[in-house]
Order: sequence, then structure tokens, then C-alpha cells
Amino acid sequence: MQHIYYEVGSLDKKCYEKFALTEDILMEHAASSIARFIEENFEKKSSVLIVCGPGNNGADGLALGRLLYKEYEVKLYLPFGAKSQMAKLQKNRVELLGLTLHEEISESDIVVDALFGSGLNKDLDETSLNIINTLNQLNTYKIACDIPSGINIKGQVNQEAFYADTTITMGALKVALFNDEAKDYVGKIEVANLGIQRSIYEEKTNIFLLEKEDMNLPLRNKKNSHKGSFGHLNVIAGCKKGAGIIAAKAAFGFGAGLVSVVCHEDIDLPYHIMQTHFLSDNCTAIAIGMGLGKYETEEIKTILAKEIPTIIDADLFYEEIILEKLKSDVVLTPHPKEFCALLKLCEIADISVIQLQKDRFEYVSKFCNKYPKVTLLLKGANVLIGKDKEIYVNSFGTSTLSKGGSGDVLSGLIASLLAQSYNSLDAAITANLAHTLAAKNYKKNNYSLIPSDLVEEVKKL
Ligand SMILES: NC(=O)C1=CN([C@@H]2O[C@H](COP(=O)(O)OP(=O)(O)OC[C@H]3O[C@@H](n4cnc5c(N)ncnc54)[C@H](OP(=O)(O)O)[C@@H]3O)[C@@H](O)[C@H]2O)[C@@H](O)CC1
Ligand SMILES: Nc1ncnc2c1ncn2[C@@H]1O[C@H](COP(=O)(O)OP(=O)(O)O)[C@@H](O)[C@H]1O
Ligand SMILES: [K+]
Repeated sequence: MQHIYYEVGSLDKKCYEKFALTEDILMEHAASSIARFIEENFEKKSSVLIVCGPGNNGADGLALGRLLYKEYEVKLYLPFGAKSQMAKLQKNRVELLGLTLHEEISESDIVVDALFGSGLNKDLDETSLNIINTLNQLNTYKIACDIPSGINIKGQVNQEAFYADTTITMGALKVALFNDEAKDYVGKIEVANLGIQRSIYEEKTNIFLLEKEDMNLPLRNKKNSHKGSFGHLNVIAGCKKGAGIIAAKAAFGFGAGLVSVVCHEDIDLPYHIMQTHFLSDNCTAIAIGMGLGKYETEEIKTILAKEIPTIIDADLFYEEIILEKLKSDVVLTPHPKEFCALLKLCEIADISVIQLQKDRFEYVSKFCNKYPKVTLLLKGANVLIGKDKEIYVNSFGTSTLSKGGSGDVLSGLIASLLAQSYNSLDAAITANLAHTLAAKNYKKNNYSLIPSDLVEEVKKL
């Protein structure tokens, strides 16, 4: 897991005060990291256009130009001149070197966007917007310095932003890079150390970026076992039975020893999945909500009142009967629209999906502060898993998953782990990593995935 921060100002301050580093040293390391990336990936003499803004983001760009000068064909473009003290200092240094400034944007092998970084504090004016649009149209490799220009510190893209192939971010990972709106712009993310190893200046945080190593698959280590050793999941199927069946199949493929679909009508199920009309006596986990539609309220109340590990999905986020359950340890897996309904139901906020997507981290925090026992998994391009004060970010997901039924697979995977005695948070983290990494491993065209393909990939992880 890597650390993510809302802001890195306090980390910079620590470098200055505790380790006697200076702004100049920090900036030199920031620029050197980008220079190293270019040297490792591009041939000498390639042309590098560096677009520098008026503040310290631009100053990073100017320092980069100095470092690459003579080895590469450096073209510095400063549309707003140099305003911050560091920008003026770096500009003076490049001028002393004899590097002349360019007056316009021109085709180059590499473009570095050092226009605005963490200091973007207002809407882009027409000139900046034109620059960003022009850069986006260039058919070159694009590197963003710190954060693609146009993305603000919350990760919102209110007009347009630079489309980076790689973002080299300064000091530490920031929340802004992981908001869904930023995902199309940031490209591959790398972190530049600020003069000492990151682990020395990084402080405690409550936001974490999940890595592949955080996935703890339900691999079987004991030889002396039987099907009952791996739990019995009950999936409640409502009017759209397919959703429950998809979840049940995913759960079975992910290791649950027994899986039953609870349904009043007789339904066609694969031979290895059982059907019951009521909860099984030896049930070790419940999955409810997916495709539920209208269901007998009293019956749902009875199911939710059971002290059995439970995952709630889909239709139930619109129903008041779940409110009581939120006081207990339960997993919730809403997509943005369902989460907006839930926020309203819980009297936390009455917002649109657009408003939610602008501030995903904030609303997850608000919900988890009110319901600290709940594990909340907010779906999206980057999934956020919140529990009490902590948020875990999974950025492995891709648009391959944008299909009806993908969420039902995820519910099934989580439910499977709950049935196999994982705690709620571990189940949500491992199942979500498995879900996204399976989709990543899928080799056919990215428009073609169906739920059973996803389950097949999960089996191969
Ligand atoms: N902290 C550190 O130790 C380190 C920091 N580092 C680097 O510093 C960067 C932060 O620098 P920063 O604070 O100077 O802000 P920055 O992003 O350059 O923007 C401010 C300038 O842009 C202007 N401006 C803003 N919005 C605008 C708009 N919409 N349209 C037009 N103009 C707009 C704004 O104008 P003003 O508000 O003054 O009118 C001001 O002139 C950070 O991202 C990283 O790259 C690294 O070197 C490592 C060490
Ligand atoms: N563009 C995307 N990038 C990453 N993950 C995605 C993307 N689109 C969808 N997903 C994931 O696919 C799943 C979709 O779930 P959901 O919308 O509930 O589908 P359904 O209810 O039809 O099964 C979620 O886990 C979501 O995070
Ligand atoms: K930038």
C-alpha cells in the first residue's frame, strides 16, 4: 500500500524544518526526476517542449530545461513570464546558460506541461485554455509536472486539462490524482523524491493506494478440509434473478464451499449451486439487494436482523429498512447513483451524481464518520473503500468493466470471502483487487467482457 495525501505542504515543511533542505534543493530534485525519466525513455537530441507557467510549477519546468540543455533540443515556452521568486531565479539561470525562450508552441518529440500545479486557484482563462487544447492536439509523448494542468487540488476538471501519458508528481501521491474525473488525464503516475527518501518525510495518513500485493486470495493451505470448512453463502434473488445467479456463480468460483440462491420461485441454476426457499441453517454469509426489486418487506427485515456477515447491494440503497443495519458491521457496494440515494436516506446530503463525482473522497468520509462500523465500497473508475477514518483507493479498474453484471460479480466475490470468514474490510479489499486485476488480465477486446469471462479470469489469478 502507498500513502496518499490531501495536500503535501506539511511534508515540504518537514523537509525544510527538520532536515534543513531548501526550496531550491526540493525543486532541483523535482526537475531531476523528470530529466531522469526523459533520459531513460528518449534518445538524446530528441526535442522537448517545456511549457512553463508563472509559479513554481513553471519553475520546475525551467530547471528541467537547464538540466536537459545540450543533451536534448530544449524549447522553453513561458506564456505568462515568471512571477514567483523561484520562477524568476530559474529563469535567470537558464538565461545565463544562453538558452533562448520560444514564443510559441511547436511540434516536438516530448511535451512537458509545467503550466500549473498545486497552485491552480481559479478557472482557466482563455489563453491557458487555448494552450492546453493546443498541447492536447499534439501527437507527442506528454509528461505532466506534478499534476496535469487544469486539474485542481480536489481532482476536479471543471473545463479542460492536459492529457498526460505520464504524470511525475512531486513529493508524494495526492488525492487529486485519484478522483474519477482525473483518471483520463493523469496517465501513468510516478512520484519524485524531494532530496531524501519518501519514507523519511511521509507522515501518517488515512488514505492508501492499494497494490497487487494487498490482495490476499483465499488459497487453501489445509489438507484436512471439507466443503463446510469454506462456508455457505446465501444469495437472495429477487425479481431480476440473473443478478443473484451471477453473484452466486462468482462466489462459488472464488472459493465458497457451498452457495445457495434463496428464491421463492423455482429457477434454473447450474448443478453446483443449490436453491432454497428460506435462509439455510448453516449460512455463514448473506448477499442481498442485487436485482431484488420489490420483495416482501418483513422478510427482508428478518434477513437483515440476522447477525450473519452481510453484503448489501443495488436496490436496497433506496429503502429505509436498511438504516438499522448501518449501525452494524456490514459491507455496502453502491455505484454513484445508489450512493446519492443512500446519502439522502441517511440525511447526510441531497446531491446529484455530478456533485458526488466532484467530491468522492469527501462524501465517503462523511458517510464513514457517521457509520464507522460499515465497510463502504463506492464503485467507479477508481473504487474507494471506506471504513471508519480510512479510505483505500483501487485504481486498477478499467472501462472493460463498464457492463451490466460486473457489479454483481463483485458482490459475489465479496460475499464469498465473507462466507469464508474474512472480515468485512479485508473481504472488500481482496475481492475488489481480484475483480479489477481479473478484468486487466482479460485479453480479448475491451468491449467484449461478460460476467462469466470475469469469473474465469478470477479463477486464474
Ligand atoms: N512546495 C514545494 O516545496 C515544491 C513545489 N514544487 C512545485 O511547485 C508547484 C506549486 O507552485 P505554486 O504554489 O507556485 O503554484 P503553481 O501551480 O505554479 O501556480 C501558481 C501560479 O499560477 C497562476 N495561476 C493559478 N491558476 C491560474 C489560472 N487558472 N489561470 C492563470 N493563472 C493561474 C497563479 O497566479 P496568481 O494566483 O498569482 O494570480 C500563480 O502565478 C507544485 O505543483 C510543484 O510543481 C516542486 O518544485 C517541489 C517543491
Ligand atoms: N470505467 C471503469 N473503470 C473502472 N471500473 C469500472 C468502470 N466502469 C465500471 N467499473 C466497475 O464495474 C462495476 C460495475 O458495477 P455496477 O454498476 O453496479 O454494475 P451492475 O449492477 O450492472 O452489475 C463496479 O465495480 C465498477 O467500479
Ligand atoms: K502541470
